[in-house]
Amino acid sequence: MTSVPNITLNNGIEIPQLGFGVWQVKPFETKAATLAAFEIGYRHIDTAQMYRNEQGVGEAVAESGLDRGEVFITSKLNNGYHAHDDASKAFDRSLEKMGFDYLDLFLIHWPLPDIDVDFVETWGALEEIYASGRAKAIGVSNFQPAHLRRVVQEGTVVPAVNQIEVHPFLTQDEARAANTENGVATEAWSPLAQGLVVESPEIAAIANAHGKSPAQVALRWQIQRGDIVFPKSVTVERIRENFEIFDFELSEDEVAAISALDKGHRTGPNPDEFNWIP
Ligand SMILES: NC(=O)C1=CN([C@@H]2O[C@H](COP(=O)(O)OP(=O)(O)OC[C@H]3O[C@@H](n4cnc5c(N)ncnc54)[C@H](OP(=O)(O)O)[C@@H]3O)[C@@H](O)[C@H]2O)C=CC1
Ligand SMILES: O=C1CO[C@H](CO)[C@@H](O)[C@@H]1O
Repeated sequence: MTSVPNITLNNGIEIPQLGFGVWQVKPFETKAATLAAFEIGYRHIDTAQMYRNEQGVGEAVAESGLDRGEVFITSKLNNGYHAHDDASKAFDRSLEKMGFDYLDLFLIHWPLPDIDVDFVETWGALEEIYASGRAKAIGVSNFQPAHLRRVVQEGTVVPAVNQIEVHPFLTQDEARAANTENGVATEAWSPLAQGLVVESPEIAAIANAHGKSPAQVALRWQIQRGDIVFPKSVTVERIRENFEIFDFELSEDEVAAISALDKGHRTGPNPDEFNWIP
């Protein structure tokens, strides 16, 4: 079976570099999709309170026959629960929904820079969750370099990861460099640019040269750049295809050619402007 490399986070915890993302997987489909991913060999699942499908992830873990320690599960604090006590209670509801006594990784989903609760207060709540052992690691998502610097300077625990949008059309050089400078691992969300990568003739040409698909080449590019990825699919063949990326290697020139496709194209919101509360 394919073996997925682990990345060691800044607190020593290991995370599989390839996982399975479940945004837009409908709650009633989540258990089956996650079980299919486990069957193929994925051991890392990325969910969020906002996705409303944590329960399905928990049910899949329970039914998979895998030990809790064999899987790495991430969830994220929903917008609207940034106040200290709200964050702590929301975290416990996640554990309850999933039937777990701990999460491997818990993130602040969005910094929400213009709402009246400062994300440094929210970070304090996550630090307490971490200290209690209920999360093995804590981190942030969609933090711009300025947001990250504040948490690093004003907090006690350095975030283990910053989960940001990264794909060949949005290479995020500045944000990735800020993560690295602070010892924070980059997790790349929407690694397939929500499917857009398959339409790129440049990626298709590289894929043809390797006998692989454009999606596999985009994911391989991210793996070779050292980022953590979790493509989403509800199609079993694609879930399998996205897992088969460890039997080929891109040359330095190919990595550079894919990086050159950057056009600053976001498929999701800009964190500087996103203050949405569901
Ligand atoms: N922190 C954050 O704010 C965010 C985090 N995320 C995380 O990142 C994960 C992945 O990002 P997501 O936005 O879902 O998008 P992806 O970049 O993973 O793309 C998913 C889309 O690509 C299609 N697809 C998947 N595999 C293939 C393939 N091999 N060939 C062709 N098409 C394919 C899927 O279709 P189909 O399902 O029909 O097969 C789906 O439409 C999310 O699930 C979530 O966990 C995402 C957005 C924001
Ligand atoms: O994870 C997510 C999925 O996409 C949503 C809409 O763009 C985001 O708000 C959210 O961060």
